[in-house]
Amino acid sequence: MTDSPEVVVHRDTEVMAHATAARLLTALADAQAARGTASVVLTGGRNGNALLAALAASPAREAVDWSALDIWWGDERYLPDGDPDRNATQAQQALLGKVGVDPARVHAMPCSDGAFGADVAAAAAWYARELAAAAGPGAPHGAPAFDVLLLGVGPDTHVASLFPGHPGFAARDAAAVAVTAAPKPPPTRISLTVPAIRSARQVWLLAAGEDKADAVARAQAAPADGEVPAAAARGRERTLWLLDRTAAGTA
Ligand SMILES: O=C(O)[C@H](O)[C@@H](O)[C@H](O)[C@H](O)COP(=O)(O)O
Repeated sequence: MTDSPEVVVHRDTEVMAHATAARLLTALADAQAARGTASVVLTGGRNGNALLAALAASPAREAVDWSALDIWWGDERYLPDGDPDRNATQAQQALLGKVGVDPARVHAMPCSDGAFGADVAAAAAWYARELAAAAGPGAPHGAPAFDVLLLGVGPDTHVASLFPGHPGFAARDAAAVAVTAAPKPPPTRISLTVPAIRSARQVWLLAAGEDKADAVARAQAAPADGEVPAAAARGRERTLWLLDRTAAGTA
């Protein structure tokens, strides 16, 4: 576990999206060169989607063997399959439908009209089992050592669907948890837990805009085990904050 998160500040959100895309392509290509395969955890939200669009537009996108990449999500809005507000739908449109992914390696979180219906707890438990199967026996908390785990950051310091003071943030027993009555709509969600996030080799936190400056400052000042979700998001090898000037408070 790294103790000192690193911070990179970009001039604006467009530069941030393209620079992060270049950084991610390199990290995944390096992982594939070392291990033959790679894994990434995607995030929803404005910055997550801007990154996916920048990946799709990058002339270097084929540096990654998309068929040898496992794709997971940090959280999902528990909505019907294909709903435009699902993070998986947005990722499909922005990137996954444009590159040669292996559908068997695209690990979308369940939808509300799928096998589990309204039972979001059962849906989250299924995702936790998928993660544990990928992690293999003996992995702490049943979570894989993801190569790169991406997180947006909310103005309240939430990451994935882990909100401050909300029960999901305290969940430690499994890699995924059901979230109900979330303060950000829609209220029903599935999220990776803090231990699952911390099982990643690298955690990259993306934040842009003036409305994030306070959250970024609070998260960077809080202890890693505090009641501030973004501060608890640490990678085993690297924790990287990717900001624009306004979120960094340097504009
Ligand atoms: O469901 C969601 O929207 C995300 O999973 C959430 O965690 C998001 O990443 C942050 O709220 C930041 O979102 P923005 O980048 O849009 O501010």
